[in-house]
Amino acid sequence: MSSAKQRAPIWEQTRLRGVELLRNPRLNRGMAFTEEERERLGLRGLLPARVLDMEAQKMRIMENLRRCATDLDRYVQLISLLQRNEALFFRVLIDNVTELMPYVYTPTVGEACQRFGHIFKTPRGLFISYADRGRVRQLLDNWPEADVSVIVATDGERILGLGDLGASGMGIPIGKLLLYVACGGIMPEKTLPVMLDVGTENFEMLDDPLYPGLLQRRVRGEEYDAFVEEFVLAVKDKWGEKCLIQWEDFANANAFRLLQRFRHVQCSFNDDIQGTAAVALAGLLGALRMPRVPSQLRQHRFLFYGAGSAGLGIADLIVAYMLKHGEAADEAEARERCWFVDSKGLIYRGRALVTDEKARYAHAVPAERLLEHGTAADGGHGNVAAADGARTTPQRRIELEDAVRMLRPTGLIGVSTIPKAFTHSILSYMASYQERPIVFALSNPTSKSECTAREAYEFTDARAVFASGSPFDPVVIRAEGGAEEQRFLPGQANNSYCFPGCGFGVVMAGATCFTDAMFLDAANAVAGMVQAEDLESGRVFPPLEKIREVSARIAVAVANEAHRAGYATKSGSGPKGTFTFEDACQWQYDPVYGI
Ligand SMILES: NC(=O)C1=CN([C@@H]2O[C@H](COP(=O)(O)OP(=O)(O)OC[C@H]3O[C@@H](n4cnc5c(N)ncnc54)[C@H](OP(=O)(O)O)[C@@H]3O)[C@@H](O)[C@H]2O)C=CC1
Ligand SMILES: CC(=O)C(=O)O
Ligand SMILES: [Mg+2]
Repeated sequence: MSSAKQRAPIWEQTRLRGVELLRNPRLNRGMAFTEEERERLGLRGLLPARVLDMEAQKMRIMENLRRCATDLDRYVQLISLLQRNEALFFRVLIDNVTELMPYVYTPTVGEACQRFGHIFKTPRGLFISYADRGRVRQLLDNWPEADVSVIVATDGERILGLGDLGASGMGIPIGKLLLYVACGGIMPEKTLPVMLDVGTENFEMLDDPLYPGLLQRRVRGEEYDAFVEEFVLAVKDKWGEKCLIQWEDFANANAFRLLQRFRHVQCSFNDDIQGTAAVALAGLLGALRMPRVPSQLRQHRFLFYGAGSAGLGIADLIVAYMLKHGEAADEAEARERCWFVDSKGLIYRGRALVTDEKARYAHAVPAERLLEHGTAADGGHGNVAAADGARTTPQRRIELEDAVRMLRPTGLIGVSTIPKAFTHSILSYMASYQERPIVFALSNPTSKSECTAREAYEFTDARAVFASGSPFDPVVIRAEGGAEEQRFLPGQANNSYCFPGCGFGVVMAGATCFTDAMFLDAANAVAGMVQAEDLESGRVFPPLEKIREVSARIAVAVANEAHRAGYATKSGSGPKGTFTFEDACQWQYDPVYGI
């Protein structure tokens, strides 16, 4: 996070003058144009006489935002600021990140996506629809920026926990890339949001006269894969293999396959699988430093509620960490620490309807325990494989609460999209055998959270180590029999802590591949920034105010891993070309701006 990257003064950047300049969001400075600039750029008379510096304009923006009646109104105001004065937008966002992130990101961005066709006039980014197949490369040429470094692409099928929103899901790539700039320090013009519009199964959207996407049901199968491949190859051809593609909010059935298929074709990663894993592991590493929490992962048993992209990604990184740090003899032993409940109940060895991805975490459960806890999923008349795989017994369905009672996990990780699933009964039971139960309710947006921060603390007698995907306000609570009230600052376990720094790191190194090892390093970098005072306040993450420093540290770690593994095409200023903190030169709002 050394000296800030900056652009040349406006008059060197453009030949635009007068009204045209004021209408260009990248160059417009509104009332901050100085007397000299107004003279030189033909702006006299087009602006009120007073010159207002950025601080004054920032104050005006914040005043207006705070006066808005709803969060969606705040979102709309912020996006319209972005569309008229980019430098001021990012300055406002960077300087007020804790207050404003919930509007440009989760939870409000979820609502913005649901209302996308109704609120957007000229959305940022490229809409590449299935109707454009065969000419995707030409569409990329329509994008006005010559040099793109980071693309966030979605097909809108699993937008947060809100399901299939089709082309309206474009709010997510837009929001993620705003964080790449504000939190990571990537230059705005190097970012590109992409909607791969292949239709939607959301009939409400299809019936909405303002729905902006293709009016058809989703393309699937080989046609779908060929379309995504055409996109990847077009990106490679136009911007090279180092142009990072972040896959975002794809349905589980596509997410793992696309990641594997393209990760060695183009520098790319899946944020929901890998970015989420890094942030959750960072939070767990923070939790291990809390008083009265067993300090090694191998002393824990994690029960995941939800076995999709996020859950399996987190478990895989826990396993990778344990193996790297000698906490398990082999993968099987490490995987035993992670158990899963999906929409069909607990995943155990021999259970039906378990995909290959999930099967890696299907552990043996003695048949008598299944009989004790489960209900016959088929009314008791089934004839499927037994838990020990040897005999045939009726298939048992084990619900979350029974799984908790059976396994007595030390940590419960919610990635299910099912609100209120972490009930009083479940959490108070965990607090009965575990001094400090770890409770991560990671589903987004807030309406989908498995429990609120207050519930987590209240139901565990203020002993939970809590984090959530969407932000919660501080909670003030008195433990039973406690003399004083305690104030907890719940941490936000959201991949937004990681992806901006991760992306910045691969761009800094010019990496040609994004490896799993880089996510381990990213997790360590975040965990390394957690201070004793954060832990004392109940937060297992550094405060959001430090996000740019967190991102810079992640970036250095990721770039150095790229260097070590031979994927870096650039060198840093450290010994043997390694990267240092000074190399992490982040973009700032334009320092030329203002007086
Ligand atoms: N905090 C963060 O940074 C992140 C949070 N998330 C959030 O996590 C949630 C899940 O995301 P993701 O993993 O990508 O989604 P997926 O669709 O890949 O997975 C969802 C999982 O939840 C399970 N599930 C659905 N309904 C139930 C139910 N009634 N009972 C038990 N399990 C159920 C599904 O079961 P089945 O497999 O049987 O269908 C599936 O395993 C979303 O809300 C998302 O916003 C995601 C990424 C990052
Ligand atoms: C945060 C995020 O990526 C999600 O909820 O999908
Ligand atoms: Mg996501």
